[in-house]
Amino acid sequence: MKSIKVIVAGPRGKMGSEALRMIESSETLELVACLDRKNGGKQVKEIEELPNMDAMIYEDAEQCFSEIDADVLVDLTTPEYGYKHTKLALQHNIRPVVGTTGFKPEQLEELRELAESKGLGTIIAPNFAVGAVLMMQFAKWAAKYFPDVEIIEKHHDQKLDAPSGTAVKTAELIEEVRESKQQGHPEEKETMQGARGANHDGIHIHSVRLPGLVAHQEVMFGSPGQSLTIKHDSYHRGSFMSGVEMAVKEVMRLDTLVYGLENIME
Ligand SMILES: NC(=O)c1ccc[n+]([C@@H]2O[C@H](COP(=O)([O-])OP(=O)(O)OC[C@H]3O[C@@H](n4cnc5c(N)ncnc54)[C@H](O)[C@@H]3O)[C@@H](O)[C@H]2O)c1
Ligand SMILES: O=C(O)C1=N[C@H](C(=O)O)CCC1
Repeated sequence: MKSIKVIVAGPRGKMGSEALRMIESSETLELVACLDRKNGGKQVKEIEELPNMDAMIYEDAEQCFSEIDADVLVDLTTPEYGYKHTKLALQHNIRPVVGTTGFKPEQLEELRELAESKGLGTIIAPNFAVGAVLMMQFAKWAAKYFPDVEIIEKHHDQKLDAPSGTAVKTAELIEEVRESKQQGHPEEKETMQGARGANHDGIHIHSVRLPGLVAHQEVMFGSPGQSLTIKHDSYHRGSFMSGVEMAVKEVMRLDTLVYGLENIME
């Protein structure tokens, strides 16, 4: 029975359109509305590239969340609007499941406090692909034994944020088990700005953007005489959808914010 009522923000996007198809075939999730930048007042089924579904499209988030009886907001938009939608959804007692990446640490903290004060489940997951979550967990484990590590993330060239949410989350997980360390030669100098990538607690993160890519990451560890590379590839956005469905179901059981799908995986 379709028992969880869902609003999707960003329905015409690469992830949002995939999420609509997932909801259409789900036995539990029901699409009750969409939040888009255009097509306000139309039904989803009137939009050529979208599935044949009966759900109203809204352009105004406040109006959408006030008029629609929904359990969960799935946000797959941009860092700026993803944050605004998540905050507004919580204020309207709608539980957010957020795939949108690029939130600042202070925004995450503010949303955590709001979710807690409302007692509402919230899931913010930089990567919904189960393989990517395992890759991050394996990297955290490996970092205990290999403190020298660099992250290379590769995405399609339409991506707005760099480094990726997955790379940031990977570095944060590694930071939990690795003593703070600046890597490379203490006197190393970039003769071209950015050559060593971004730096999170001494972990260098390199972002590649190319057409044809979807979402890929390698975590490279090195120690004298050996290296270890942990790698994950998403070749299709369908790879994220079982994670989105799992998150929508699990967020109904939570009363606080969790950051990362690993928190709801057994
Ligand atoms: N967590 C994950 O597993 C995962 C996987 C892929 C992408 N992402 C993230 O999801 C987000 C979307 O990615 P994408 O590849 O689908 O991007 P996209 O550009 O294809 O889609 C974004 C959509 O959001 C819409 N949008 C922008 N502002 C809006 C607003 N104010 N109201 C409603 N809709 C609005 C755009 O019109 C667009 O259709 C990005 O932040 C990306 O990093 C996360
Ligand atoms: O396509 C994107 O954009 C993706 N973003 C996420 C990130 O920033 O880590 C996850 C994978 C795809």
